[in-house]
Amino acid sequence: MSFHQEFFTLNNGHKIPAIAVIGTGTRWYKKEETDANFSNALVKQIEYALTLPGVVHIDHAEVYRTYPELSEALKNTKKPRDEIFLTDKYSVQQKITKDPKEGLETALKRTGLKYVDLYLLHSPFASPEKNGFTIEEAWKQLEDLYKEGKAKNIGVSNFGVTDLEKILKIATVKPQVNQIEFGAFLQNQTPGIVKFSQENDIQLEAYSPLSSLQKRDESAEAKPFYDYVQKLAEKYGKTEAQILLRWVTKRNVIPVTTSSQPKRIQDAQNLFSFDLSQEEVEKITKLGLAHPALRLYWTDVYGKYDEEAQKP
Ligand SMILES: NC(=O)C1=CN([C@@H]2O[C@H](COP(=O)(O)OP(=O)(O)OC[C@H]3O[C@@H](n4cnc5c(N)ncnc54)[C@H](OP(=O)(O)O)[C@@H]3O)[C@@H](O)[C@H]2O)C=CC1
Repeated sequence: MSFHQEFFTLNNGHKIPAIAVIGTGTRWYKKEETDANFSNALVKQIEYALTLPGVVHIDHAEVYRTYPELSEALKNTKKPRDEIFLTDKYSVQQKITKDPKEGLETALKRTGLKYVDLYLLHSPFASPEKNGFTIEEAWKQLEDLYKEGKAKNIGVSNFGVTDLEKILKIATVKPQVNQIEFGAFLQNQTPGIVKFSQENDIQLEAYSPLSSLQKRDESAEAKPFYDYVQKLAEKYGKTEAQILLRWVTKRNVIPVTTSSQPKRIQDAQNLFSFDLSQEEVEKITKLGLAHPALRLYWTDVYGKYDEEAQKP
């Protein structure tokens, strides 16, 4: 079978695979790391992803407590380092390591890698009282890690417009990426964030791109959306998940997905074997926007934006 992969170009000229096929958060997330909760299933799933053709994009974070599994899979793979794109995130919200520098040093030590491909501040919620640093100081540490070559690209996650403005004011290296929750039923995590990030050449990544399938809405109001996705799935001989992930990429956003099923990981890596027309993309956007916001993460801080989240 012929294999075709797509990449986006970041604002520093570097290429990034246009989909991350295995995130180690959500279904694999652990509250604490112990020998007893080591997940062989996760190791197998990462190892499987690493047998797929092309550059395999893995999404990791220190707060997921999955370094043991990630390290084991990286140790066992035959995939060359330059065909692995690894993202890691510093947990601002919950202190695990002292600061981003210590966070990344720990990540490199635990994985045995010399660099990560992308290092993100997991959230904007830093304060001197809680963290011992401001979000601007945290960003300066990421810039140092970038200049040292320990992170090939740097960025943020769950940042709203005002958070990004703070960083842009002091940055000598602009964030390359903002990873936010984004899907047909949540098209703006915070007001105006998609437009702002795209206008400022900050690549968006979408986590929970399949929330509409994870929490399928059986109501009559939602039927036109699901019927249309199903119709496109039949037209292209693809799964509904592939249609929705491809839609995300057509919005110039990188979907970050995961699965416990090898076939679904393979389907995600093979996403670029078909294309959606502009008209189809716009119709999914429109039908998705007609649905009330479906927000899975950071609801305590961002739930107040639910109404604005479903504005184009
Ligand atoms: N920066 C942040 O704050 C956050 C980052 N993330 C990152 O994003 C990654 C992905 O997030 P996640 O919400 O899991 O992404 P998705 O929306 O892609 O959901 C993946 C889940 O959907 C299920 N699924 C796949 N296809 C279907 C289908 N056709 N019908 C029903 N269910 C389906 C899978 O289940 P199955 O296993 O059965 O295939 C899997 O558990 C995380 O692992 C993490 O790395 C996530 C949350 C927050």
